[in-house]
Amino acid sequence: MTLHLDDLRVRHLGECRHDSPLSALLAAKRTSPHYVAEGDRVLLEDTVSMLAEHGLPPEELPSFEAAGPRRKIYFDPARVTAGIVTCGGLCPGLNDVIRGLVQELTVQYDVKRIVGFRNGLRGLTARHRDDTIELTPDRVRDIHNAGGTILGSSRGAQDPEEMVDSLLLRGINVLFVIGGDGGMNAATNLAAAIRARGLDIAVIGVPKTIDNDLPYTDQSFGFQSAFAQAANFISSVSIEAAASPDGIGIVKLMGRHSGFIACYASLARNAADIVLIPEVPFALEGEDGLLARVERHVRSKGFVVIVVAEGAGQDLLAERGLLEGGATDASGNAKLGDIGGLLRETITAHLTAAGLAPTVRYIDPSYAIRSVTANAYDSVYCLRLAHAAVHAAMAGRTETAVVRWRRRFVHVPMPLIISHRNQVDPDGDLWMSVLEATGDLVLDPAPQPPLLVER
Ligand SMILES: Nc1ncnc2c1ncn2[C@@H]1O[C@H](COP(=O)(O)OP(=O)(O)O)[C@@H](O)[C@H]1O
Ligand SMILES: O=P(O)(O)OC[C@H]1O[C@](O)(COP(=O)(O)O)[C@@H](O)[C@@H]1O
Ligand SMILES: [Mg+2]
Repeated sequence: MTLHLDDLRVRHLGECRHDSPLSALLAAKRTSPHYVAEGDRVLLEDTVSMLAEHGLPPEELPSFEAAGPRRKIYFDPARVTAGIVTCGGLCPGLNDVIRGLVQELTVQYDVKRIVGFRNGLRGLTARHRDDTIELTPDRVRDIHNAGGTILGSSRGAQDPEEMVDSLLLRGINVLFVIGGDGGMNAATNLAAAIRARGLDIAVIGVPKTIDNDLPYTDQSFGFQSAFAQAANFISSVSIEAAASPDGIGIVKLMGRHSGFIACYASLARNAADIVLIPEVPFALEGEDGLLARVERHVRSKGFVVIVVAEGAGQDLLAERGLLEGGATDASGNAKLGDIGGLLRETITAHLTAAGLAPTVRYIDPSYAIRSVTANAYDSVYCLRLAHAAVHAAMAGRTETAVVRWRRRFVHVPMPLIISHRNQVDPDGDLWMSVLEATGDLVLDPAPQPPLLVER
C-alpha cells in the first residue's frame, strides 16, 4: 500500500489556545539528531531508494507528526477529566503505562481527576460504567512492580454509542485506550461515534501487544519483556533435550498470526534448530518436511530444539480435522488448534518408526510470558509512550495512536494502525537472521540449491 502525506495526518479537535505548562522548556528547542521540534515531521520510510521512488520534495514525502509537548495546548488542564482503559490480553508494562499517564497528567499538567475504567472496554458499557477507580499518584506509585493491569482487562464486543454515553456521564474529555489491534479498532469506532455527535473528547491509543502485530511501530511495549521470558523456556528445553538420548525439545509460544515472539526468543538464546511461525508454511511429510528435518538433527547431533509459534501450521491441523473452522473468542479473534500437541505426537511416532527412542520435552509457557513485569527497557519505553500520549491528548489530537517509529516518538492516525497486521516477512532480514542462526532450511516445493547448511 502506497501511503501519501495526507494519509498520515492526524485529527485535531481544534486550535490550541492555552499555554502549555511546558512552554518555557520548549522555547528554544530546534530539531537536532536527538530531538524533533513540534513543527517538524518524521519520515515514514528510511532508505534512499524508497524516498527516491516518490520523486517528491522532502516536505511532501510521507511523514508522521512528531510526538511530544506543544507550546500551546487545546485543553485547559484545570477543566480536564481523563479516562484510562486497558483492553485485550495482558502485556508486560500495562501498569507502567497507567502509572506514567497518571503521573504526567497530574504532575506536569495539574489535571485533577483521572478515572480508570475497570475490566477493559466492558467498563464503558452501561452496566459497568460505575465500576471505576479514581487514579491518583498515590494509587499508582508502586503498581509497576506487578505484572498485569490494576484496571483489569477483557475481551468481547461493546456498543460505541453506549461507550460515548459513559464518557459523557463521567465527564471525560480525554480517553486513553491501551489496547492491541482489537482495542485500536474499538477506539477508532468510539472516536467516530464521538465525532458524529460533535463532542469535544480526545481519544488517544497506546498500542499494546506481546504479539507485536501492529504496524507502524518499531516494536510494541512489553514485547521485549515477553520474549525475554520466552527465551528462558527455550533454554530449559535445550538443556533437557541435550541431556536425553534422542532428545526432542519443543517450546510453543504465543503469537496468533505473527511469529515475532518465536523469532526473537529463538535469536535471544540461539539454541533453536527449527523455528516455526504462522508466516512460513511448512509440510510434515516429505524429504524436506519437518519430520525428516527433525530426524536429521537427531541423527547428526543427538537432539533437536524446536520453537513453534501457536499460530504456525494451522493448515496442518485443519487437514487432520483438528481445527474448529471459524471458531473465535469473544473479541472475534481466531481460536487456534494445538500445533504443539500435533508436533509432539507426529514427531514421536515418526522417530519411533524410524528406530529411534525419542524423549520429548515439551513446554507451553502460555500466559507465563505475558504476565511478567516489564523489564527496565520496557519500563522506560512505557513511561515515554505515556508522556507522548498525554501531550497528544492535551494538544487536542484525537483518533491518534502514539508510537515509536524508527526510534522517534510520533503520532499515527488510528485507521492506519489497524489497516493491516504486522507480520514477519519471510523475505525480510529478521527471518533471514533466524535462518542464519538455526541453519534450518525451509525449502520451497520446487527444489533449490541449499542456501544454508543444517547444523
Ligand atoms: N474489529 C473490532 N471492532 C470493534 N471492537 C473490537 C474489534 N476487535 C476487538 N474489539 C474490541 O476491543 C477489545 C479488545 O480486543 P481484543 O481483540 O480482545 O484485544 P486486543 O486489543 O489486545 O487486540 C474487546 O473488547 C473487543 O470487543
Ligand atoms: O487466552 P487469551 O487471553 O484469549 O489470549 C491469548 C492470546 O493473547 C495474545 O497473548 C495477545 O493477544 P492480544 O494482544 O491481541 O490480546 C496472543 O498471543 C494469544 O493468542
Ligand atoms: Mg489483538
